[in-house]
Amino acid sequence: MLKLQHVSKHFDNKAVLDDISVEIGTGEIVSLLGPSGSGKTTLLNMILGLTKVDQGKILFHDQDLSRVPMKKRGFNIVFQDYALFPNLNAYENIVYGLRNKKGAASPQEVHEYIDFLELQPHLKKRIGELSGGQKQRVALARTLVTKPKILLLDEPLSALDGVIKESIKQRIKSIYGRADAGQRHVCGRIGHDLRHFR
Ligand SMILES: Nc1ncnc2c1ncn2[C@@H]1O[C@H](COP(=O)(O)OP(=O)(O)OP(=O)(O)O)[C@@H](O)[C@H]1O
Repeated sequence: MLKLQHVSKHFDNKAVLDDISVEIGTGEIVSLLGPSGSGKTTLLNMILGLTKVDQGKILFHDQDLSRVPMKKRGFNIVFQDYALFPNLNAYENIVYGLRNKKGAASPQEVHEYIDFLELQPHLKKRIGELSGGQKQRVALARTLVTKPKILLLDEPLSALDGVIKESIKQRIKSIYGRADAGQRHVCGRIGHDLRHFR
């Protein structure tokens, strides 16, 4: 269970998020809706641990996360701008986060994700040689293989077209959208692509 209790955030003395409270249960898939600039990315970054909470609390299974650094939270995100490493090829990007990481995907599972995301033909390409949709799938693979306890998605499917978009949604739902999902959760921000998630 993830709980946000009266969470607020200011940038330059301007309130971006004001007194947000929400509870997200195990296996629940939640979409954040709001106009551009309303603080959706900021909220995801606060859950991830990248951005500090000014007021209020974020709790995961009743543990206050305020003193838990990002690396120890066990959550992961697909960033809106992918944040891939341009000096590494697609495969190196995908497995980058696996070094010394307990509970992450096995080599066989990594290859299942690569196949499912149709990335096999692109593994040796540098990031600059990939299309927008290919980059987005690499970013998804890189995050999914770490098997995060909470999967945060910041407009993760916006560069993808119909068939693959649908199959990725179904796959994410099958991993994360169940009460027995091994205490995994997903929080997505909606953009154009998660509105049919539920
Ligand atoms: N590090 C920062 N420093 C100052 N202001 C920031 C910072 N990060 C975000 N903001 C501001 O906070 C507000 C919310 O930004 P955020 O990116 O969370 O919105 P969003 O809802 O995700 O927007 P979009 O849908 O356009 O991606 C914006 O006005 C933005 O300029």
